[in-house]
Amino acid sequence: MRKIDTLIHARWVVPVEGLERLLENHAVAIHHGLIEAVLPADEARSTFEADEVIELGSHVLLPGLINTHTHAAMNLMRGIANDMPLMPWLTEHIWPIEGEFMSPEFVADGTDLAMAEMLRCGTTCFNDMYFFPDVVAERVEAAGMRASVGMIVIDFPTVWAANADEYLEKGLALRDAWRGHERITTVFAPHAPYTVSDEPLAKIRTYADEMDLRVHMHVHETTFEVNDAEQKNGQRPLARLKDMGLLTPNFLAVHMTQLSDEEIETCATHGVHVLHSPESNLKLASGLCPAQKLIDAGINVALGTDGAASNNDLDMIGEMRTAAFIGKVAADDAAAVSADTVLRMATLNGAEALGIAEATGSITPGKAADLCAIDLDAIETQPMFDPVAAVVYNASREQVTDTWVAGQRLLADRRLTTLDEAAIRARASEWQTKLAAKDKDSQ
Ligand SMILES: CSC[C@H]1O[C@@H](n2cnc3c(O)ncnc32)[C@H](O)[C@@H]1O
Ligand SMILES: [Zn+2]
Repeated sequence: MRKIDTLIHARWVVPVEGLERLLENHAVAIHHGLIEAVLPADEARSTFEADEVIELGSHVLLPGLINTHTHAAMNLMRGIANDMPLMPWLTEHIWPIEGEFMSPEFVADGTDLAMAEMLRCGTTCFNDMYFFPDVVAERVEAAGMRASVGMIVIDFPTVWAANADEYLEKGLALRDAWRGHERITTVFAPHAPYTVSDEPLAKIRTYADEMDLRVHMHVHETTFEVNDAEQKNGQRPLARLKDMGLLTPNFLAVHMTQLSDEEIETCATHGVHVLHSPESNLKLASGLCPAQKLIDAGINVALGTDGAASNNDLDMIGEMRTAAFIGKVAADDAAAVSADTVLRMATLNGAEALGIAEATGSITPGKAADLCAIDLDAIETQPMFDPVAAVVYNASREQVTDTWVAGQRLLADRRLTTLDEAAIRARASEWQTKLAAKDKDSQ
């Protein structure tokens, strides 16, 4: 008998990568945070002696979900400005609030709230773009989650940095501080083509090439963005980014709702990853990202929620369903963006986009034990013919019972083990009072 830390028995296991699409009555063996083996339940019992044995008799075990685009601390602005398009939403509501309230405390409390919500829907890893990324990294470290933290750059001064050089300097210091961390990586995060000028973008390109780092950016989010750029610069934003040499396999383009066939081809040729955020695109009426067309062109498409101020949740299970439904309409084809495709977008494709697929994204021996368990015994998922279809088309995040990151059980039978739910709720309520006094529309 081999001694291991944990043995999880599940009615179904969906590894996402490998030969088997669906395994029934299997177990996942975990030792030192890594997946040691995935094997039939009986064989597992006779092979391993585990310190902890968990029986999930009516659950499906999936790789942890990867939210590839969010602004975690914006959870504190959930619901503050609704029913308006991107630019008025940003310039008349969100940026004024950020201008007044942004602080390390805001980011710490907002990130904790976001991580609590994410763990409760099976998310194990997120790609963040927000102020005080040093605080984000510290909160992630304390909570035990996995994250890719953005070295943000934007042309205007904020409480985080006064100018582009300071944003870059602070970003690079963050990278140095967290380099080699098992769960935390850093990526460049220039906000958008309309807020970052050529000079800092050229520096980012040089650094990203030299250090082989990802570049995470909102691109072609709305028709306004594209038309405005054409009018002001005589060029569409993607063409400018291409000319600047930014379109490489390190480039992560979020939104991408306005794309010509030629632009899709360019992205495919240059190995660009697309981070699809369908619910934010719908709520702000930004447009539809042609997900199936991108996939057919060979582009890696991953999934993200965007921040809770434009979604208004961080529910990756709901996001999968929306991505599947909207993907079918966009392609005018019910077979487009299938349940299996969308689950891959929410797991392995996310890991590939973030450059961490060697460590996570599928239930594969040797990878970290980043997992989530969903109980399919509920009325809402009965009868149950296919666990993958059930998760995508009719399960809800309330059915997520357990979430593990690197073998640590961060959600145990719906109880958060590293985050204090009551304290998080109390802090959110305090911020609500402060923010409501500023934003008249929210009262
Ligand atoms: C520089 S920190 C990130 C910055 O992005 C803003 N933001 C949030 N959601 C969106 C979106 O969908 N498009 C563009 N910008 C967005 C956020 O408020 C921060 O200021
Ligand atoms: Zn965003």
